[in-house]
Amino acid sequence: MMHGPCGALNPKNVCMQQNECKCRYPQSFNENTTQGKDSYPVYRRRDNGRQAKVQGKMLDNRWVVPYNPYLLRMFNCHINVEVCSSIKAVKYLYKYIYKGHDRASFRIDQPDADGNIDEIKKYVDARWVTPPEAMWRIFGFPLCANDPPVLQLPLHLPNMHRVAFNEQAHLTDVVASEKASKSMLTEYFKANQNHPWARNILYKDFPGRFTWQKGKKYWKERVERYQIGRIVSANPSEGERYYLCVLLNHVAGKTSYEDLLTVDGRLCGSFREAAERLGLIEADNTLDDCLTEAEQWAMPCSLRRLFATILVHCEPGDVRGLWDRHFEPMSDDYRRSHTCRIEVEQMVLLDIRGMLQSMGKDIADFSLPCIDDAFDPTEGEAREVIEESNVDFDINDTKLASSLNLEQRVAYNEILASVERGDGGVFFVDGPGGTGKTFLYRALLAKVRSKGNIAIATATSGVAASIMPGGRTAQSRFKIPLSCDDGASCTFTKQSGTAKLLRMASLILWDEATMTKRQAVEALDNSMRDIMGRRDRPFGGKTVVFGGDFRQVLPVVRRGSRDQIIDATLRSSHLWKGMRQLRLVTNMRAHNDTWFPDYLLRVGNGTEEVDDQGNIRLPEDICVPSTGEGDDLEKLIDHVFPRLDDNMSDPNYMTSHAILSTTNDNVEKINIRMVERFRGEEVIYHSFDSAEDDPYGYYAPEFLNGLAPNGLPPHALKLKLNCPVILLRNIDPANGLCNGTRLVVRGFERNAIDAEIVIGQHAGRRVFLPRIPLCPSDNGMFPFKFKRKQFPVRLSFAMTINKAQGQTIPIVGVYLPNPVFSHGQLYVALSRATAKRNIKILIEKEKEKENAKKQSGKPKKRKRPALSLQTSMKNIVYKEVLTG
Ligand SMILES: Nc1ncnc2c1ncn2[C@@H]1O[C@H](COP(=O)(O)OP(=O)(O)OP(=O)(O)O)[C@@H](O)[C@H]1O
Repeated sequence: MMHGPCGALNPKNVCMQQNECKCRYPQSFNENTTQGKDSYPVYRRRDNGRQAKVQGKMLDNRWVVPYNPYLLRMFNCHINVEVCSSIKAVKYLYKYIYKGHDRASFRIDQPDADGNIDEIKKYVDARWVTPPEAMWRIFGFPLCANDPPVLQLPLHLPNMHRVAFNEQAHLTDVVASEKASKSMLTEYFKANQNHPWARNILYKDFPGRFTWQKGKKYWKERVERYQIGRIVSANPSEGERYYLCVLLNHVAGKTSYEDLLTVDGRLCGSFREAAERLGLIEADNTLDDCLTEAEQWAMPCSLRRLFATILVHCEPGDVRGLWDRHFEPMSDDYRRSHTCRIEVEQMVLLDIRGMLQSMGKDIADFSLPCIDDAFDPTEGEAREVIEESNVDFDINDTKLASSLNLEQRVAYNEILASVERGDGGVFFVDGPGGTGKTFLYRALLAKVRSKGNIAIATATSGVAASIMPGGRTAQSRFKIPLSCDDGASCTFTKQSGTAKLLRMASLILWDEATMTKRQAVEALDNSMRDIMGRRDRPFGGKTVVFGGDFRQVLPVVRRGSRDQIIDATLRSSHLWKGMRQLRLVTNMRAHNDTWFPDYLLRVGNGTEEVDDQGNIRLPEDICVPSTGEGDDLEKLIDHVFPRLDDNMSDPNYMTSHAILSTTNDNVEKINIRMVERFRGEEVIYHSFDSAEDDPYGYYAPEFLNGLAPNGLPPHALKLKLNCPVILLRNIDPANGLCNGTRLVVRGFERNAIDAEIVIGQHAGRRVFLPRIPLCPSDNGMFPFKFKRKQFPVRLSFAMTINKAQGQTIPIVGVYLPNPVFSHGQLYVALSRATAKRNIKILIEKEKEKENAKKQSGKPKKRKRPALSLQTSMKNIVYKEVLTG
């Protein structure tokens, strides 16, 4: 990073203007860095006699361009850096981003003697730099300043690599020479032949374990340092070369091109075919195949549901074709009882219409045969009403009323009295985790429904909704707009089925209302006043029961300040004052252990004593000792999943044990370790990723594959039979498939996953899941529209604390390598367990190595790290939301 040379050393340099360097080189020597007036800092440039030869001239420290070795190593290209410390510099930085196209100094090369300009060289020399964060994601770990630069790995079809030769050499000799036949890629294959241990290393990761011997052209086992490799990128328009790239990015251990082309013992005719057979690229007929595969196992009713799911979520191009090809298996059951084809077709269509309606879609929007009203048994009754009237109530739930505790009974009686009077009432059941709110709701729902009346059960999250009989997410049931501002209304019309259902309802329940933004509740209030024609009464005079616990996680306000989060809570709503508070205080979850519930409450209320660092102390007997090393986590896993081997096929075991952590990264780390421990053959489903608004393919597939946004499944989804997964989208909420539903994998097809719902009222139901296109919920996350086609599930041995809200997890582990970062997180994590003895927490000790480094400036010889018990942890509580 040396400027020039310019000035007297090279008066023709591009920076020269009126005999002066416009960049002011050479700069002057300085002993210290100082802040220049309205400029970047004047950096320290020591006059230490050090010089370097640049373009034949000796340059010293005055010519050094401010640089950052870390960035240079990472991008392997020229990058200027400046310290932005003055206001002007910061302003300039902002202006820079917005001012549009940047300018560059350039020189037009003279053509050579034959008039040629080397365009290829120019193209190769000028390449765009991907933003650092994206590069970081590609590499997955930071580079160090003294790491060697990224090694570009050639990508070529057989016998199509570049060969360098001397101008005087005879071409026939060149071609015949053994050396010319070798490239990094061919020798990678050979290294795999010679070193079986290396066969799990991908081509791109090879430089991490081998060094390329340029002269003799072979890969030699690496003895020191680490190097990053990057396969030269290929665009889908390049055909076979692109598919070769896809294969090399996903398949390790191949010993030749032929081996790479062999899938399941069969030699494929092209790299495309091999990639397709391995499920690495999307085939043209995946949706057809998905249905055909499911047809082997699924009942006709499940097939119809899968068909409806595909229509709603998978953007099929040829709906009518799909219908025609799969009508027979979808209608098997009806064909057995009815002989008239038209009648059978109508029955299937009506069934699918119902499913589509409950997923919020109209069958008329799809090119399917028309429905003849003569066959419609519902006589035009709204689907929502039929569905809700058909919700079965569990007879056992009617008995719950007799075992309510005192506080629950008071709440139960007051709410039922309001339902019976029919004159409305708005309640808030306020109870810390485990005080039996859900228990109370079940009793209420059973009571109202057993009398033939409609009770609508909703919750903010899908998981909490799936625990209640007939539960739906509030968002889908009330058609609340996704982004809801002050004064908003729900999106249903006065004449809609939803409006009719709400008018008919005797009781409306909304659990976890503390997790929703107040605007959503206000939108429901607005719409209810409207459809009931009673603007003066809250919720149009209906009995509405909200429930929740403000000690738990509050609504998510992206990048919101504390005040903004508080303002978004229900407590800040104008409706809050009119809500009758019903308090539950006795912890029924941990009723065998009285110390623990009291401790939990102190944590939740923020009244537990803190030390001088502001941390609270966790009970020693629930903390797992830590060494700061990787096997700490293994110990936590052993505590939480004892005798895993004997219980792998038991869904109860799978749902009653889980590890919680704060971030998706931590959760992913645990899930990967768990699936490795799990017995059975691993199946990997790769996603098909695209940047929707990128027609020129600027974003390389391997870059897109490396992205891991929140709420999206990973690119490589590793699963084993019987392992637990969690659904990431509301696929079919009315039938228990909502964001957060827990399932166990029961079978694999190439284009469908056979799974069983294991929690909530639909437990035991088998479902077929297709791959669906998914986009990150936060639109502003990337500067392009990212789309990932993948099965909408993630492993759920571990999950984030937020996802676990509302669930009882009998045996729970909490992994806290970093402190909690939002209100209520620690409280939610601790309060999932049924008793103190059923919870284990691992707070990781700071790594010994890093501490040593910090103290002495260089790493010390590694000693065996000592075990220690970490028991203090940050606890974030916004007290104003508990008392305000
Ligand atoms: N009156 C009761 N008699 C017996 N068991 C009860 C009673 N009330 C609640 N329980 C049990 O206590 C546990 C916790 O109850 P529940 O899940 O309803 O609490 P919650 O307040 O909804 O908790 P969270 O807010 O964490 O979701 C459950 O196992 C439930 O069956």
